Amino acid sequence: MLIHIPGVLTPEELAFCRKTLSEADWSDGKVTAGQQSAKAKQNLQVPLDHPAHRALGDLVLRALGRNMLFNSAVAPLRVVPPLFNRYDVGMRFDTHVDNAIRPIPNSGGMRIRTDVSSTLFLTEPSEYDGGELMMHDASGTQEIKLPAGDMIVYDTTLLHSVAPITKGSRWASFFWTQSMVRDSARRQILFDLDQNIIDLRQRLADNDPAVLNLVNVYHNLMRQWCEL
Ligand SMILES: O=C(O)CCC(=O)C(=O)O
Ligand SMILES: [Fe+2]
Repeated sequence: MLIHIPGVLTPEELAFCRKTLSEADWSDGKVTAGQQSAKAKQNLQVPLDHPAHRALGDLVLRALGRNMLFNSAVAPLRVVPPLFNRYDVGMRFDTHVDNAIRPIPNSGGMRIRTDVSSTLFLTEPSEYDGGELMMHDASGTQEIKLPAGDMIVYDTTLLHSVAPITKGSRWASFFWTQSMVRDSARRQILFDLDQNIIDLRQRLADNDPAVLNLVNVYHNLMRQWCEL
């Protein structure tokens, strides 16, 4: 699963994020990395106790809540509070694994299983050179660089990296989600079915028997596959 979700943030939200981040403190990104990824990671992050972390994190969570494509593709159960990172010239994140289990800060010990990773781009591709998010699998490497306000979601099972920045600065929000549907193939089937039902509802009608039956199939599959 590798899905591009355009326009997650409105232009006003994006401008607010950028202004707040331009005034924020930044610290070494290694603080939230696992043992292997700490060695590969060279970037900056807004510290977890900085007011901007909470305010912007809530803004991103609200944007996710209203995003039909995110909800259809990811079937989220829990999202860790979004983090904010920045790569200046020379910074990078070499190929690494994201930890399978992550604590939710200030939650009294709650943890999530990381099924889906997301990067929400906050700077335009024209503002930096390098900085592609690279997905590595047996078929090769895929490079991703999206407009500001757009997001990529991908299975956390994938090895990935961020190419070194050679000009400018790349800002993003990134976070992990535990899905109600652990299995990536099942998530993809539900997503495909949901997207086609949305298409059919527009071409037929909500109470067309074929539409009703497919909506029923969708919910019956959810009953079979969702863990809450
Ligand atoms: O900056 C990104 O797009 C990805 C960050 C990342 O892979 C991580 O923090 O584990
Ligand atoms: Fe990562």
